[in-house]
Amino acid sequence: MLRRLSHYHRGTAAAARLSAAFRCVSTGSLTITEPLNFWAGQRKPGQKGHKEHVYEPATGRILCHLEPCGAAEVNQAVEAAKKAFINWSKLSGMERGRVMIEAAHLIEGKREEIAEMEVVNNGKSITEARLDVDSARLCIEYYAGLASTLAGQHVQLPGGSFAYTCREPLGVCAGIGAWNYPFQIAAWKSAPALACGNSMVFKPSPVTPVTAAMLAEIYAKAGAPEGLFNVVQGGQETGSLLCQHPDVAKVSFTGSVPTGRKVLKPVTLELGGKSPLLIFKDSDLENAVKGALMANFLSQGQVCSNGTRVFVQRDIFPEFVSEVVKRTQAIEIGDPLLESTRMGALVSRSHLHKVLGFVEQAKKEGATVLCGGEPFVPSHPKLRGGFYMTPCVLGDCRDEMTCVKEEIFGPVMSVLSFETEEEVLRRANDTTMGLAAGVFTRDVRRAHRVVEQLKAGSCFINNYNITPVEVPFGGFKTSGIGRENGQVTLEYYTQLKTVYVEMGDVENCTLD
Ligand SMILES: NC(=O)c1ccc[n+]([C@@H]2O[C@H](COP(=O)([O-])OP(=O)(O)OC[C@H]3O[C@@H](n4cnc5c(N)ncnc54)[C@H](O)[C@@H]3O)[C@@H](O)[C@H]2O)c1
Ligand SMILES: O=CCc1c[nH]cn1
Repeated sequence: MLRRLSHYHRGTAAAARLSAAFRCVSTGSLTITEPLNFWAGQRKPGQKGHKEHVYEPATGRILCHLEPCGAAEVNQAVEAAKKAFINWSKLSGMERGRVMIEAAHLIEGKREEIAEMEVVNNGKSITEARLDVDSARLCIEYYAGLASTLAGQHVQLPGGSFAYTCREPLGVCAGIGAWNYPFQIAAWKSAPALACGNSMVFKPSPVTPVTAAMLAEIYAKAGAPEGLFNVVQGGQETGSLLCQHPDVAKVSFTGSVPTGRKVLKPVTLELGGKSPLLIFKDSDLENAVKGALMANFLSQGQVCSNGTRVFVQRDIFPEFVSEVVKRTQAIEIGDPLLESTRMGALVSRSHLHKVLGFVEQAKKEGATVLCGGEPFVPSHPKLRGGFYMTPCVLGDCRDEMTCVKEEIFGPVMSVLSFETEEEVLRRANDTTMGLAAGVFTRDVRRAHRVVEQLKAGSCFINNYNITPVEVPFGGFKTSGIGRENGQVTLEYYTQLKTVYVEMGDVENCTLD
């Protein structure tokens, strides 16, 4: 059965039929021609005469063209969001929640279509892309439920007077996304913002512009007022115009530490990391190995919270490393739209070269490549131009090496051995970043003792890289400001108003 994809052209109907029974697209067959900007309820062109290539990472071919937004277009999107805010912010939480629940239902119905678009534009495997779409839907459902729970405090004062506080929306919020979870990031930012009564202008990464526009259409179809969720496409210039716009009240940014530093305003910053994973000798080895793979190779290693510094206690180091290397070598790399694929393509050619450059640098600094770290060319001719590499495990690493210090943002794990708990904690915390950390041990007291001392915003005990939307996610130190997900995020999209209510007469101390 082939479902209709209104805005997308398949290469040939036959090509699509060749793919899995429920598959709408096959790798290398899709061209997108619809505009990718969206405001005031419609897809819109960007600046006249400006076009940038957008690639399909699995094949290296051009998937579509992006028309970046300049000042005029950013203004129009912000104006649309300002209009939408007027009525949306006056709705009750229940009313807002209803629209959001409808959006979540629509996402459920389009799960496969959205996941396929994510694969075609990002290169990650279809298996992971489906989970990203589920996370987006769950996040919207979660905040739809919380919308009606927004409340303040009642403070009793002498003489029957009282004060109360209430949470008020901020206005037009800007969302800026990275390319590693394009649809999910758009949902993680818009869901709490809209639940609190704000409107949003979202700018995805120019590398992965496709699915944010789909989310905009979904919100519109769910009954959101025109202009509630808008998408402006472009890179640094567009992002900067949006963040600097005088009518934007708050920016929530996901991206790298250097870019995050340039964004000023009340912000939520979700930035990069170089997170440690500590494996003690009393760990369940099977789970620890699986955890290390989860911590390094999901989304081709392009996950901000990855535990790329894997510290293993010396007694189990050889056994652990040999098992990790064996399992890493068994990871199925290839066409991300195939069910059997576990590792797809990296997001772009330049990023692939950057990641391979880190492997070369590691070798120069004395690390040993235990497996992977090479460009990979799949056997199917259509995938030969794609951006693939073999997942890499680096041994003989030292704490001062570039591969251990810097975020690589690709499938490269560094393994390091340690002797004592005290030593590994010192080394784990010896970084300017602090997004996540993990510990594997069977000793529950050790687990909590270690986690208490780890300087990281999200800590995992006996698992890694799971992100339920009900719990907050975000970093310490340079890895960020604020949190995404969980109840606390409502505070980042509202401001607290205090109202003093006098129930008696005014006692005027300026008169006698
Ligand atoms: N902490 C998290 O939750 C999280 C999640 C995903 C990715 N990341 C991080 O994101 C990085 C990878 O993503 P990337 O390469 O897209 O990051 P990036 O910083 O290059 O770009 C992120 C976004 O910022 C925009 N941008 C660039 N300059 C700007 C400016 N001056 N003003 C406003 N916006 C601007 C980009 O166009 C893009 O949309 C990694 O460091 C990764 O760890 C963090
Ligand atoms: O890449 C970092 C973790 C994440 C997943 N979705 C959004 N952020």
